[in-house]
Amino acid sequence: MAGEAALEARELRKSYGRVVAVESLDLEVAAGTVLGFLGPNGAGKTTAIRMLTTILAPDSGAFTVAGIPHTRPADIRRRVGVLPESAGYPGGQTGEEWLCYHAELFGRTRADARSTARRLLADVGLADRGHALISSYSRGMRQRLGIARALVNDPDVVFLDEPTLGLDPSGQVQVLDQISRVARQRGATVLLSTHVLADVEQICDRVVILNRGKIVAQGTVAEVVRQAAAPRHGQLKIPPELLDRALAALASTDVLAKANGGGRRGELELSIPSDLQLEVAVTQAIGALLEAGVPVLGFALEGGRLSDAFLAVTEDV
Ligand SMILES: Nc1ncnc2c1ncn2[C@@H]1O[C@H](COP(=O)(O)OP(=O)(O)OP(=O)(O)O)[C@@H](O)[C@H]1O
Repeated sequence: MAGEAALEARELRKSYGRVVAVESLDLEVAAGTVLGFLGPNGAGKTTAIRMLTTILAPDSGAFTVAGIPHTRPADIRRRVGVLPESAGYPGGQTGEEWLCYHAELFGRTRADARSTARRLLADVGLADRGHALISSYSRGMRQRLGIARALVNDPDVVFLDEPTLGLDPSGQVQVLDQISRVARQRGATVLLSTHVLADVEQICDRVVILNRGKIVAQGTVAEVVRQAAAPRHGQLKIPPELLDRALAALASTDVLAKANGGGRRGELELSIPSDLQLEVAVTQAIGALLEAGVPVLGFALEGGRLSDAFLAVTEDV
């Protein structure tokens, strides 16, 4: 099914009284994608997820999940898995009992539910804790159990709202690993809402950034970074004794250069004007130096991270 849209939304809108939480959401997510769903607090991510999982009815607009129109919410619910923002877990049940219960809710027989629960517990690294009470689980184990629960119905689309929130670094790695595996092994589409941009850079194929209920950037991580936060500063290292020659050569380009620390270490700082393409700027600067017989001993661009792009497209005007 790869290539087909697993999620499609057109002009989706939801207000709470006077607060417009989601203004006009248009989405098209190909099957098998791990989509990072980003935005500052209050951007509308949870509201959008609640609509797409049929918990909240949109005020207007339309969407499909796994090809099913939003007018058939019961059918959509059978095809999605959800890890909500603040999932509650019954401490008095074991992990296996809880997963069995949910599998049975989806119509599995007792025996089938039990084997599904055991398989999922193994998938999320909890095989040896299935018979322990959930109250004895760490936060990371609960999140992994929550992901297992989101998979009991073998969903086409999995919605994860802040799955790594409050986890220590090793818990984060395990959960991210699990999410990647869900997509790669099951071919499921994953919508991952998170504030942890490093997580997104690590596992997402594409990102959508929401701000005040509207999409302000979308594409692959590289595309979003290029559009919103192409690097504009860089550092060059040259032999210190060739400093004057280097500055004269760079003065003939559109790139602005100045020596750091009086130039004693041969370090130059470059600024690239915003109307100059990055590739053109780099080619001009390095070309001019080489032509002037100045060897380039080091070169690095600053910025160009998803966090820069995020800040650029979500900062308040
Ligand atoms: N039940 C509600 N009643 C009234 N306003 C709400 C309700 N739920 C959300 N809102 C408002 O709608 C807007 C979007 O909230 P939402 O929770 O969807 O954002 P979010 O991007 O998920 O935020 P966060 O990252 O903080 O979880 C915010 O202004 C929020 O205050």
